[in-house]
Amino acid sequence: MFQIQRYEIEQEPLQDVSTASTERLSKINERFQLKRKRSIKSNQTQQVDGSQEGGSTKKEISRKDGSIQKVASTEQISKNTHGDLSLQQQEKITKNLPVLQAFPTFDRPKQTPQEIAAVKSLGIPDWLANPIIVESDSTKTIDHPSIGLSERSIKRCKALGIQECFAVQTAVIPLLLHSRNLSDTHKSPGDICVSAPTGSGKTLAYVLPIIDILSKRIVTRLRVLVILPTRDLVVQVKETFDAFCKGTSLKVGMVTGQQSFIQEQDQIVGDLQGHFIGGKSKVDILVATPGRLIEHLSTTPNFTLQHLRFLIIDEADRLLNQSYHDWLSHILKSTQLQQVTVNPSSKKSVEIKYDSLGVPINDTISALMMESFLHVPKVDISEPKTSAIQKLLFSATLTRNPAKIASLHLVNPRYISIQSMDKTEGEIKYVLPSSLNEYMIASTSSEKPLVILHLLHNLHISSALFVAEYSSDLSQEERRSILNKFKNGEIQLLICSDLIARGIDIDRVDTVINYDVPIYMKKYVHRVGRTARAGRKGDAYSIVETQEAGHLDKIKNVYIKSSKLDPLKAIYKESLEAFKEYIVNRDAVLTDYLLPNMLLYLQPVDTNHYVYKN
Ligand SMILES: Nc1ncnc2c1ncn2[C@@H]1O[C@H](COP(=O)(O)OP(=O)(O)OP(=O)(O)O)[C@@H](O)[C@H]1O
Repeated sequence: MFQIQRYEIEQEPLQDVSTASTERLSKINERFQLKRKRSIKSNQTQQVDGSQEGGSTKKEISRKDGSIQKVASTEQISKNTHGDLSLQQQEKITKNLPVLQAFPTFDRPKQTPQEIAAVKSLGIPDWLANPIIVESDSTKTIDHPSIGLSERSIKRCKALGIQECFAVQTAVIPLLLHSRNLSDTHKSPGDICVSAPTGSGKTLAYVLPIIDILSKRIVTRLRVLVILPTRDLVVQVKETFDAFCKGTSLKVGMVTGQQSFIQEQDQIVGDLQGHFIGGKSKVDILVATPGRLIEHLSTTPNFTLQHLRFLIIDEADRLLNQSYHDWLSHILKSTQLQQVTVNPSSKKSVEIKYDSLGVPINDTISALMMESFLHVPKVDISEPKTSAIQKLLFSATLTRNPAKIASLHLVNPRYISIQSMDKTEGEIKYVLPSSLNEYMIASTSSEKPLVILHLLHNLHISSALFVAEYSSDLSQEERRSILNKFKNGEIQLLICSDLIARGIDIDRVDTVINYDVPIYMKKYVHRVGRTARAGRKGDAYSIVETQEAGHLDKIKNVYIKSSKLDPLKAIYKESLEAFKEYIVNRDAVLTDYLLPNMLLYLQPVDTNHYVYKN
């Protein structure tokens, strides 16, 4: 299932590269490595849960996407001569390799029974320790009766080319559809945590059932809140809702800070002047980043979460690492119903109406109003007031940190894992898409740019994400335009940071290149998960300086003759000279911009390229 393929370049000194340039480059690289090591150290200090989480929250928030380069279709040199080696040749290569250690460990460290017991005593609940395992090949046709989607949704799916439900959808859609109707304002059917590989279809697993459940509503109220860590993801999920809501009267909004605050207020609430006891909403579904949502909760008149039925936390592990204004507890607090004092004489009776299936349709009134203002059957008010909300958590790499899980105040939770847990207790594996091929290229740091150049010439890449651990500042608008250009093929190579490497769904990405391998496996999973989505094929290349010896037995060696690199050395030399000039002229700290700029100079002269940066 998981295989890393070694893509090795014969070690040979680059004698024709100017010594001065090489020295300069080495120094920059040293600084970059030093910075990286410091970052590893600080991450390790901050890591508390043993979940291989990478990157401190502060660090990730402050980053924006990296530079972008457009590479016009370069003259494609014929595909390189990958080929299996004889056992003897492989052994020879293996022996000559240095002892390496840069690739992240795929498995979490094995725990002894004592360690497992100790972790359990810290509070990992049974439901989290024992997930409901669903095989990744458990697919069903979209109109299968056990899925239970409405005729309208089935038609819409088919119109959009969706014929069958992926495993995560097969598991989650019926759970949501069969356990919920909108009128039930007092009982949660139980919260659901879902862990499924990247690109496995988690978004539709909640979008489809929620649209079916909500389409019975009469009055527009904010009933669904989807929280995502970045603006780009908010836009993506909003677009998915819009596409599948077609044919219903449901309204979807988003708040991200992309528009002015007033514009957002107008779109989600409208009436800011009057005071409405049950709040006001122009949308049924709101997709939001946590920061902007908190701002609206604090300042937008009549904006309320009192009517909320579903709280969806997508990319949950990353969001739970963000502590911006204590967003989670703020949201949970806002969903609680506060008893209001109402003059009993003003109470009036309400006629409960039912739809054709016998489901009460008085869902338009919040539980607060039902209890306080109208003559409705008495309910158990001693129940926790947040229980009417069903929380749904989704991630490819769900946290097992007891403290973070506890902060969600989950009610009767279930944990669905799409083949992500080894049967052996305490040994958890992240699952990568089965259609993903992984390659590893051993290289010294000074030769990395040369390796990249070689890859660009030889891989016939039509769309590649080039992920490196640094960033550049781009405005949201620039980012959006770049992403769109990448989506429609105007840009073939996107150099980016980890910000984009999460959740973004671009179906045409056929290759991901890790310039540096991330320190933590979790990050690696999300990065390479930008390709091989929805069952399509994809390749991930990681350039490593060193490689753990213990990994070698799993790695398929691929050998490239050094003569394949020779034609590139002249360009490399030229590039280094040009780059040297660039460094001198800029007189800047360039570690963050090193790679994009190097690539700019590494392009053959006749190519069309753009570098987007400040
Ligand atoms: N049943 C299906 N049939 C065909 N395509 C599907 C189906 N479900 C989802 N897809 C497509 O698969 C792609 C990946 O889906 P999605 O973005 O939901 O993945 P994900 O599991 O959320 O990944 P990540 O963890 O990386 O965010 C999307 O382009 C989506 O339209």
